[in-house]
Amino acid sequence: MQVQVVDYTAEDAPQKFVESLRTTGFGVLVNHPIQQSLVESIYKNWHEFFQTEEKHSFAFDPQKQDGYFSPEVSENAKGHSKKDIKEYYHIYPWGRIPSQLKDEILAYYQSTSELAAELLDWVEAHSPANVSEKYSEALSNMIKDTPNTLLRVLHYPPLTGDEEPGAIRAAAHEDINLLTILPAANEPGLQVQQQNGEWMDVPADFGNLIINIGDMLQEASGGYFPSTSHRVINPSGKGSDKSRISLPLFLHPRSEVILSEKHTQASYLLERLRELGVKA
Ligand SMILES: O=C(O)CCC(=O)C(=O)O
Ligand SMILES: [Fe+2]
Repeated sequence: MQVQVVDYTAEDAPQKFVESLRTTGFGVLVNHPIQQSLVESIYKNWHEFFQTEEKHSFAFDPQKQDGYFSPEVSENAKGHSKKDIKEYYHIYPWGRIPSQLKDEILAYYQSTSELAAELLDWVEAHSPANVSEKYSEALSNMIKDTPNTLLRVLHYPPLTGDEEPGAIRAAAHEDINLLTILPAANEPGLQVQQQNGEWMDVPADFGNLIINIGDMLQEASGGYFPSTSHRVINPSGKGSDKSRISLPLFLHPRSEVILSEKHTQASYLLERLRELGVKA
């Protein structure tokens, strides 16, 4: 099955959306409540920020994981030796945020987190009984008052031709969290891996909202909801001269939330960050 583009206002939206998530790991919403003008303004303002030297004064804190990650420190996808061609900034409401950008990005964080809770209710309502009985609490409750949800502002710089051979903007990976909410970026490149191993473009018309499953929902659902591999490929032709900005919100439960018999949110995250090489 292909990733479905679902009208958020349609009566059967929850069912269609969850079916797409279950079969492909991804679902796409149109007519959703996230303001496109807000997204566009964030893309513009953060693109400008990434052009300044100011970013270096927000260098990431290895313990707290907030702040600016330069291309030199940015993660290797699990199992990959080449660094992705990207820099990014980690926003937490309790973390450091450049003051001129703070109100806008926190408004986005807040409104998207609210939509996320509704989407988790959709997932729960359309989980079969033998799956939902595994959830230690309601999925939307797992993220209530969580300090762990992470908003990442990503900048993939224009290509220079000096990139390490084989390096791409974001190597194939799975997300660690419950669900990821991602407005379509200003440039193409996002692909998802299908069950047959082939890569397919995610429908990313400007204005679409892309949602994908992360490892924590896969863990909590006993594998019913698949965390599928995705990547961002390099542009060719004219697109090579352009920056690409994207804005994934990674929904994380509170630290003590039980995901499975083996893991809480905290134990699971620690295991994955060590694998990524961004935590000792
Ligand atoms: O930039 C994108 O479109 C996707 C980024 C992504 O998959 C990630 O940061 O986990
Ligand atoms: Fe991702």
